Order: sequence, then C-alpha cells, then structure tokens
Amino acid sequence: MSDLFIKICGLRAARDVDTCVEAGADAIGFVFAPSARTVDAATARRLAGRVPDHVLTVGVFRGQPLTEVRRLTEECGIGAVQLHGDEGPEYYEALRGPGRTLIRATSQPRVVPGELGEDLLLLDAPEPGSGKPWNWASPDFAAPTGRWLLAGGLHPGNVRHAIETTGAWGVDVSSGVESERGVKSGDLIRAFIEAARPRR
Ligand SMILES: O=C(O)c1ccccc1N[C@@H]1O[C@H](COP(=O)(O)O)[C@@H](O)[C@H]1O
Repeated sequence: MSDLFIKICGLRAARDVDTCVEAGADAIGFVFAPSARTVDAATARRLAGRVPDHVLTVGVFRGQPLTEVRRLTEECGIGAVQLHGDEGPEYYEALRGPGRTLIRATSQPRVVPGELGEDLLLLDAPEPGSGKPWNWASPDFAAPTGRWLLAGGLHPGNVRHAIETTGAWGVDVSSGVESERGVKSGDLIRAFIEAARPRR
C-alpha cells in the first residue's frame, strides 16, 4: 500500500475497474445503496473478481438491513463495508468478521475515530455521492488524527489542496472522476490519482 490511500467509488464497468487498478488505486467501491451508481450482486461479484488482492473492494450501504449487507458482502466477495447510515455500535459489532474492514461514513466532522467500532473513518459531505464539497478548509474544522478518509466533491483540481489542508490519510472520490453522472472517465481517474499522489 502506498503513502496516501486512494479509493475510487461507484464503479460499474470492467474497463474502469481495470483503469483504477492500473493507475494505482488502493480501494474500489461498489454502491449497493440506492443511487445512479447502484450495481446488482452479479455485476459487483464479476467486477470484484477482477480486482487483485492488494486492492481493497468496498461495498457502500446506506441504512440497509444487516442481513442484506452481510449477504451482499459475502456473495460478492467484498473486503470492506462502508456504512452511510446512523448504525450504532451493535451493528458494527455484528458485521465484524475475519478480513472485513468496517468503514464509517459521516458528515459530522467532530466524531472520534473508532467510537462505533469502525476500523476507518470517512468524513464525507451531507449528500454522499453528490459531488458537492463540504467546508473542510474551514478553520473550525479540526481534522482527526490517525487514519481517516476525506470525501465529498473532490476532483483532480482540488484533491492535492484538500490533502495538504486537512492532512487526510486518504481520499475517496466518485463524481469528480465522471464524465456524466454514473459514468466514470478513465482520463479523470488517472488524473485524480496523479494529482493526489504526484510521482516523485
Ligand atoms: O456514490 C453514491 O451514489 C453514493 C450513494 C450513497 C452513499 C454513498 C455514495 N457514495 C459515496 O460518496 C462519496 C463520494 O462522493 P462524491 O461524489 O465524490 O462527492 C464516497 O464516499 C462514495 O463512496
């Protein structure tokens, strides 16, 4: 794994999954929550099967029943669960399993990493997947310490500034690497990774 953790989310096409892997993404997300980017189980399983072991596959959920989250994760061979709902610690505990990374996504900037039992905190905009940024540059924002991901309105043109301003351990993007809503652009994926992690 590289210094900066980069997740590209909302993948629906094999070609784009391959581009993410070749360009150096650390994680690839499949959206199971209702969205323009939702994939069905068969598609997610087929796409996840293309991803090498060193790249984390992530299932994205929002307020879905535990049984559904567990079933889709297992059925599709997904390595991590990203939760955008208001699940409590029991929910995280129930999902904990060998080799499964739990990611808590929240738009509340003052949470304590790990407090619900998550392995990784993701600070996102109030409307996840909308491409709208939140005010991570505000002097009122106190970035967490340790490992956390920044998301919300990131794109090739602002990601470096966002990392330098917040000190985020990793970044996550969906809209900012699309040519139109729900359609990924190989050029933007490569540009995002290059901008986030410039070659030395
Ligand atoms: O991408 C979606 O449609 C989505 C739907 C429901 C929950 C989360 C979703 N995506 C997450 O949103 C951020 C990226 O947002 P942006 O488009 O780059 O602003 C990322 O965490 C995705 O996993």
